[in-house]
Amino acid sequence: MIKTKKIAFLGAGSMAEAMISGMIHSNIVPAKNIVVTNRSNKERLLELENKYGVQTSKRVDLDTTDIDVFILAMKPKDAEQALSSLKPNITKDQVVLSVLAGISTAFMEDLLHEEQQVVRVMPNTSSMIQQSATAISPGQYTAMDSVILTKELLSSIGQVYVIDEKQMDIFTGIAGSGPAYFYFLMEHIEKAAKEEGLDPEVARAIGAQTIYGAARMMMERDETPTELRENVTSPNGTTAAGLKALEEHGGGTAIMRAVKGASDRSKEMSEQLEKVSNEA
Ligand SMILES: NC(=O)C1=CN([C@@H]2O[C@H](COP(=O)(O)OP(=O)(O)OC[C@H]3O[C@@H](n4cnc5c(N)ncnc54)[C@H](OP(=O)(O)O)[C@@H]3O)[C@@H](O)[C@H]2O)C=CC1
Ligand SMILES: O=C(O)[C@@H]1CCC=N1
Repeated sequence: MIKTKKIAFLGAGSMAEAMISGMIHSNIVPAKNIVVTNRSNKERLLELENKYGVQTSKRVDLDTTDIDVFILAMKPKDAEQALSSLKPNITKDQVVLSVLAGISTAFMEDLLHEEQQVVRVMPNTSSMIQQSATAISPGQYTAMDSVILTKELLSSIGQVYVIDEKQMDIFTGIAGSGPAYFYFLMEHIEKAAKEEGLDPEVARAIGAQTIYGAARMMMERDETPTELRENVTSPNGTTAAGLKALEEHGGGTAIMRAVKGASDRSKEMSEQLEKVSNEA
């Protein structure tokens, strides 16, 4: 079903590119069925065209009539203008997905047609290699067929979870922003390795394999993270020393605060946008 659908990206930045890459490499969505748009950056469109074989156009030149799924991928501050200018060019039956942090389905519905089909989506940049953890929350008028279509489309970039929209903030804190925490962790592993004279490339390979191995253990084994951690930790051994240093430097609290901080910011962004649109 998905092979025949036409997909339009409104936004050609890093998140759009990660999704396009995943979709195309999955062979689920043919490149010729994807059109990518932005407002003005022609070089960027050319770059995506050359790299992925997709079609591109300036947003104002997009022919919206035969598009099945729109994917909004601009910054949240540009959402209101993007939705308002999309409304006259679409019908309520076309499906509008948004990957924008903090933009609720209600906000989209307000700016589009009555009973517009919308889906709020939170992917992450691991879409690039089809390893995203992606959440979707359909709007109140979105037909089951469209939810199924959305799931099928986004399964091309990784795992898809249908969640209650109330959980979108915490999902964003864990999975949308999450890759950055692991990159930050890696930056510090590399720093420590360098101080001990280890080649940064070797450190990167070792660090990445270790994170990957631990992730797979959590996916494939039944033990809890606590049990898995305890299995690594010998009494008075090296891991105990490492974990003690982590705790002494607030490692656990820092991780919780990071997830909570991103989640709170997602909520705050929604509230700010709601306030602005209520005042308008
Ligand atoms: N980066 C990430 O890891 C994740 C990002 N997101 C969400 O993805 C969205 C995009 O993020 P990111 O890719 O990093 O942002 P970028 O700034 O890299 O890209 C934004 C793009 O939107 C285009 N744009 C702006 N307004 C419009 C419009 N009205 N119509 C068409 N295109 C438009 C810009 O080009 P031009 O100025 O030429 O129009 C640009 O190509 C954000 O809302 C973010 O919350 C969600 C999950 C993860
Ligand atoms: O930083 C952001 O706001 C976006 C949303 C999730 C990841 N990046």
